[in-house]
Amino acid sequence: MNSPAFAPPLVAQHVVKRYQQGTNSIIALDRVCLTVQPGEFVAIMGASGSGKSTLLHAIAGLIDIDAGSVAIAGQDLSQLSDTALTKFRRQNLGIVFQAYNLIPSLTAEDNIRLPARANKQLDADVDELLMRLGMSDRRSHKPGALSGGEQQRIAIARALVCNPAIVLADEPTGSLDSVTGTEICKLLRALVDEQHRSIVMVTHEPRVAMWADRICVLKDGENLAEFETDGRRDLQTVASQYQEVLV
Ligand SMILES: Nc1ncnc2c1ncn2[C@@H]1O[C@H](COP(=O)(O)OP(=O)(O)OP(=O)(O)O)[C@@H](O)[C@H]1O
Repeated sequence: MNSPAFAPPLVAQHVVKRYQQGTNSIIALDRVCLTVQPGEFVAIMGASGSGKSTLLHAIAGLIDIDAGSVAIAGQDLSQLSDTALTKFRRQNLGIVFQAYNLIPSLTAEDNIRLPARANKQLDADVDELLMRLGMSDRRSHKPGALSGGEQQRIAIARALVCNPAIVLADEPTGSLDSVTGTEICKLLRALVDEQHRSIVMVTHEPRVAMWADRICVLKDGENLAEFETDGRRDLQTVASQYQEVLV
């Protein structure tokens, strides 16, 4: 095992997750593996029910897994108590949801500051983040006074404020029109290219996945295939590669 200082941001090995529904046991993840290197942008794709969100929740330590392991920056999540896991998650994982999940009564700036305050990172550079995400002039607005794209920018800033080892994004453009969705994709891409961030993003749309470096396809809870995008952001190429692995 690598020492934590040099460990990849994410190593998920042979992850199994079962859900019990009455007498039925559903295998949502069946020995799924995923490693993400520093500065890598990985998209997880697959049909509805293939296990994408379950995998993201397992990586985030939001659900218990039945077998396998998830290590973030070298830390095996199963070794942490609930309290330690909550703290570790706050310090090492940034999570972006489709529905933004901002607190309506707080300004954009205070929403961003919230995880930093919980971590006692009082020196967090919120001004820089607001500027980087083009939101400086919206800092005093509450979420209800922001567009969907602006709310998602604030949610991304909130995910970055504690300088996490990895950012997890669950359908981050799912509530946005395609133009705004592309702006968010370009922003995520820039965070990887310019700041060497590591991102895992769940999406079912090739036009979103094409912004990643690598696409990992799940089918029925298993790793089906993986392919690299060639950096040209060519939708037709990515869409046809995705279709090819599905048939
Ligand atoms: N809390 C739960 N209880 C029971 N079964 C669940 C639960 N969550 C997910 N599942 C099942 O696990 C499987 C994987 O679900 P998951 O939500 O991870 O798929 P997905 O690929 O993210 O789907 P979608 O694209 O529709 O969001 C599905 O069969 C789903 O019905």
